[in-house]
Amino acid sequence: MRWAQRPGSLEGYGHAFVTSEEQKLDWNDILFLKTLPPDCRSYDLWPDNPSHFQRALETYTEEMRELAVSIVKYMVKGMMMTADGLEAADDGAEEDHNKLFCESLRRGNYDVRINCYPPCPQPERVMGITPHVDISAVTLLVECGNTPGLHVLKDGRWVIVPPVDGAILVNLGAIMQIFSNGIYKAPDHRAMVNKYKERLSIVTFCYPDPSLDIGPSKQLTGESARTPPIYKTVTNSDYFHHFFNLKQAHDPFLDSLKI
Ligand SMILES: O=C(O)CCC(=O)C(=O)O
Ligand SMILES: [Fe+2]
Repeated sequence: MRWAQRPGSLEGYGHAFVTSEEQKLDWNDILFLKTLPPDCRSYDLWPDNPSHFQRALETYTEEMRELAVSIVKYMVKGMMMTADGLEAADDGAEEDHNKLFCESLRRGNYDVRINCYPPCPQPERVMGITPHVDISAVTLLVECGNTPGLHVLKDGRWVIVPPVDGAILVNLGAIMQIFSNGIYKAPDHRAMVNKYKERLSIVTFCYPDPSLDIGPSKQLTGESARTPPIYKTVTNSDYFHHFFNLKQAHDPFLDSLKI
């Protein structure tokens, strides 16, 4: 197929994280495309049928970017309010790392993953997506239709997240957990499949610009703040290198970035 993933790349139509012929695959067909900044697009992998798909996806991610930036701005405010009790440095002594973070999200990388979970005759024997933590800063998820499938791990139990018509679900990724020095949590989540109904979700992963190092906010943890950083600061490429060298996108990843 023209839009199929090519060897060594996650982009295009196919399956996520196929590493061996023996592995059990998730019950999920995906179309994964890099959408922002525009120069990272591989248009040869973007379907041109229907004819307005490409234009629609461009507009869609631009609007998702606006949303992500405004949500993160409020989250950063909330984080500083929570941190006040923790004696954050908001006296200008530290560079305005929070502002840098939000600006960098505006110039950041946005990937769209369209998940199609076909009906499965034995849904209890498969996973739509195996449990994982997103490695983005935030993830914006749109569910098409009212078939439930998303589960979030809460207090050690899987909780169904019921679809809400017209809603955009905001999920936090590991970068937000690291940047907030653990104030915000990136939840484990998974997708289950249905015996009779197909399910479709459109997921936008939002990342800061790769020039920004990934680490806790300096306003929370810098010299004039009293809260020590609990995560290391690493370059963007080390962050991804680290992730792709793990077996699974799960808790050990965040733990391994702890100081
Ligand atoms: O389809 C869903 O509800 C979850 C999708 C998801 O977690 C992902 O694509 O990372
Ligand atoms: Fe996810």
